[in-house]
Amino acid sequence: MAPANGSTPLAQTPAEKLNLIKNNLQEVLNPEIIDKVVNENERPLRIYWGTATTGKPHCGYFVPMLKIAEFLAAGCEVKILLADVHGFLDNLKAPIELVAERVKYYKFVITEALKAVNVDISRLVFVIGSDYQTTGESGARFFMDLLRLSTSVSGHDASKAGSEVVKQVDSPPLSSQLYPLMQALDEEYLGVDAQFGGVDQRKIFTLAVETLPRIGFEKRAHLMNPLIPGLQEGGKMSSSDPDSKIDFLDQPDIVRRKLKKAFCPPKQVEGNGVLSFVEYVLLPASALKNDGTPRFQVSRRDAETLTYSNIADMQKDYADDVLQPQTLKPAVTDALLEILTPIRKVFEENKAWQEVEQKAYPPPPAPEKKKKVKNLGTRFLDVKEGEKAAATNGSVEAKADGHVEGPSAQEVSVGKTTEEAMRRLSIGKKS
Ligand SMILES: N[C@@H](Cc1ccc(O)cc1)C(=O)O
Repeated sequence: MAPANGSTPLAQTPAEKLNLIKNNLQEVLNPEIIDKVVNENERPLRIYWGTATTGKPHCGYFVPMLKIAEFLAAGCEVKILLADVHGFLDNLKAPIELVAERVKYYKFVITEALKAVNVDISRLVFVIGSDYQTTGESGARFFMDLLRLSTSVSGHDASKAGSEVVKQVDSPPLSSQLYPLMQALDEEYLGVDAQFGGVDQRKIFTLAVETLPRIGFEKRAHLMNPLIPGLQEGGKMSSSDPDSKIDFLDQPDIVRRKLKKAFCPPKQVEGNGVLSFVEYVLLPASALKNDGTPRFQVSRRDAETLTYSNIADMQKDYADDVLQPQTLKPAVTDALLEILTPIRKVFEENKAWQEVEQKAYPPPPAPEKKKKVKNLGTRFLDVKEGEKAAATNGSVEAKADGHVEGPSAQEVSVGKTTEEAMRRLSIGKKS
């Protein structure tokens, strides 16, 4: 296969390009849209991948990034949407006051992570959602289109579409229904042929396919990568469980510790997050380095080094206990650290990025000393209940809700219930 680093001359045949575009995906909806553009060979295929700028991106993001590398190598035009508005539409996962800093953080970290896996980013375009969704003439058109779309989609269908992406709460804010509609409209406004995302986006993707034509827009193709298991037993890599994911900026000793603790039972290939990480990240990343040939090596103390060029051989050896967790884990750790070390180095040398990190993810304040609550009498019982909720929401609820990040200073002090969210939204509007 051609080197997938985007620097290859684009002399591939349409068949080769299509192969690369569809490689390692779980599902493609309306592939004929992609086939037509690539086979006609008159212009590049246009694809975008969107990410809501909420919690800190972690190493699970390498999965879409390596696919993006392949799209670029296949000559596609790729846009990365930093979906800032979506970041707060989803239950204020990104508080409105912090979202601009988070966009900057995402741009820094995604750029460096792509460079660390040898992706040529010169043909990659970053777009910030609010730049066209809420600003200027385009923002006015977007708003009208959103209203038009809202007349042709039921609230029920919009909620269902978002159910695997948007945080599910008892009394969901209206924003959770706007979220999928705006994601559908993004396809039109970004002028793409296809949207790429994880399979968790599937219901939003099918909503877009069904509803855009209702307001006179073309339906798009959709490319979906699988979600890889996290490092802990069961479940996907999630930002809410700090041990299930590795931050791009984790120190080497933390990376080592997390991998040591990772769920990786001998002979079990299914649901094995460590093996999946090799399949979807380390093998494709090695291919970008070695002229398109994937290679993963596992050194063993008392036997010769194992060298793999595909996941099937590795899975077989693992199932047969030839490749064992105690030799696999250190090999994965080394390969991952090789990728992460340059990212960390850039961070450590880049003052602007460090400042953005502090502003985007302010550390939680030191725990406050308990204040005596004045007894206001039973008449004020409700008020006191409210206070209690506000005091605990930042830490307790943030964990229980499967939320993406640890509480920021703001989140801790203002709380995160939906009611609270509503109140803050209306404050946001006035200012
Ligand atoms: N839904 C995506 C984010 C996204 C937002 C808007 C889009 O147009 C595309 C993607 C996520 O879960 O992160």
